[in-house]
Amino acid sequence: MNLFKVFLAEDDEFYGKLLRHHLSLNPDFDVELFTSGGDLFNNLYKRPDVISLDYTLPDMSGAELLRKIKKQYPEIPVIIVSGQEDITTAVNLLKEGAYDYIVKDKDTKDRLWNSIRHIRENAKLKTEIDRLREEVNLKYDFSNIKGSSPAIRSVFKLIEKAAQSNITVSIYGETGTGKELVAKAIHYNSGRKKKPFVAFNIAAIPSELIESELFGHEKGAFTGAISRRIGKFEEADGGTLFLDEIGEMELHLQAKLLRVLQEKEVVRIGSNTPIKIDCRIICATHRDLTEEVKAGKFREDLYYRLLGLPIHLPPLRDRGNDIIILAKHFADEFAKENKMDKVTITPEAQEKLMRYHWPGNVRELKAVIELAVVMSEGGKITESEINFSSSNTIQNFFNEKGTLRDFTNKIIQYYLEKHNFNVLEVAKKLDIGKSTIYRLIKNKEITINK
Ligand SMILES: Nc1ncnc2c1ncn2[C@@H]1O[C@H](COP(=O)(O)OP(=O)(O)OP(=O)(O)O)[C@@H](O)[C@H]1O
Repeated sequence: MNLFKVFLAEDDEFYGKLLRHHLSLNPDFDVELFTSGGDLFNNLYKRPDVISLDYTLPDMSGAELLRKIKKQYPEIPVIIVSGQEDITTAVNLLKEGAYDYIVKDKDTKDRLWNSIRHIRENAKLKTEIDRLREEVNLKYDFSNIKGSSPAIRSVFKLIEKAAQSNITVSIYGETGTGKELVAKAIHYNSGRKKKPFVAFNIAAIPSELIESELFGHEKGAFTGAISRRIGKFEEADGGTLFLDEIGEMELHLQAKLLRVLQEKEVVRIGSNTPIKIDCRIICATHRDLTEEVKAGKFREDLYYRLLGLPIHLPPLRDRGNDIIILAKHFADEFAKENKMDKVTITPEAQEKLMRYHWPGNVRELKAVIELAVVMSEGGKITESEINFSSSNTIQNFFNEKGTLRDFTNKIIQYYLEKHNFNVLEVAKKLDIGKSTIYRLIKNKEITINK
C-alpha cells in the first residue's frame, strides 16, 4: 500500500506543527498541514486518504467545510478536532458524515493517531474486499467454462443473453455437466454481480428444513428455532438465488415457492410481515421436468414460472473434442496448483478418454485427470494412468455384456482386489464358501495379481 495521505487543517500554527510532527512519526503517513479551510479545500484534488479539521478555522466553520467536502468527495473520511466538548455539535457533525469528533486536550494527538490508524485499516480491508471481488469475477468469467464444441458454443450464447437480462433461467443437465458453473457465469456477468450469489441445493437439505432455510423464521417459530434467521431469498437480495435440484422439491413446498415468486415477497415462518425480495432465480435439475409434470410430481404452474430461459447443458460424451480440451485444461491447472512441471497426455491416453462414456461428466473427468497427473511420470499421462473410478466402473459394469456367471466372477474379483486378496474375508462378506473362490482361482476364472 502507498503512503497514507493525511490532510490537517489547523489555524493555530504551533499546535498544527505539533500534530503534524506527531503523526509523521508513523512512516506510513504522509502529512500535509493547512492553516485555512479554503487552502485545504483547494488541495483536495491531491486525494487525501483522511482529513482532520479544526472546528474553528479562520475562513469557515468546520461544519461548513465538512459539508463542502462530503458533497464533492463523500468517500474521504473527515475527523473534526474541536476546542470544546459540545455533545449536540458532535452528534450533528457525525450525522453529517464526520468519521470522528475529538476534543482538544492532552490526549488529542494519540486519539487522532488511533482514529487515523482505524481508517487506514478499514481502507486496507476495503481494498482487500475489492480485490477478492475482482478475483471472484475473474474466476467465474465466461472464459472459465472450457470447450469449443457447437453444443457448448450455443450455451455461451444463451449465457450472454441471460446475463444481459433479468429473466429466470432454468438449466437442465446430467450431474457434473457444469450447471452451477453456468449459473455463476450468468450472475457474475450480470448487473447483479456486486450482490450475493446464493446457491441452495434442495436435494441436500432434509425436506422439513427447506421451508425455513429458504424463507427464514422468527425466534420461537417452532421447536428448535432459538433465534431469528433470514432465509436464502433474503440473503440473495439484489443478487441471484440458485436453486439446484429443483425437481426434488416436495409438492407442498412447490406451492409456497410459487407464491413467493408471484408475490415477490417472503414471510418468515412465525411472522405475518411480508418482506419484499428482489432476487433473480436460476434453477437447475437433472430431471426432465415435463415428465415430472405429466407424472403429477411437479406443479405445471411452477414449471412455467421457472422455465424462463431454458439452457440445456449437453452431457460430456456429446461434446466431442471438448473432452480433450477439458482434460488438457485440468492437467495444466492441477500441475500449476501443485507446482509441478507441465504434463502432457499421450495420444493413446487421449483415445481412452474419448472412448469412455463419462456418466459423471466434467466432474468425473476432472477427478480422473487429477489422479492421472499425480500418477504420471516424466511429464506424461499414458493410458495406464487413466483410471475410471469404482462407482463408474460399476456403471460400466451394468453396461457390459455377459452371462450371470461372468458377472458373479467380476463381483468376486472386485471384492478380492478391494480386500487385498484376503480370500477368507471376501468369502465371509459375500457369504460364499472359500472353496468356491479357490476353485475360481484354480480355473483361472479370476486372477490374483497383488
Ligand atoms: N466447461 C467446463 N469448463 C471447466 N470446468 C468445468 C466445466 N464444466 C464443469 N466444470 C467443472 O466440473 C465440476 C462440476 O461442475 P458443476 O458443479 O457446475 O456441475 P453441476 O452440473 O452443477 O453438478 P450437479 O448436477 O452435481 O450439481 C466443477 O468443478 C466445475 O468447475
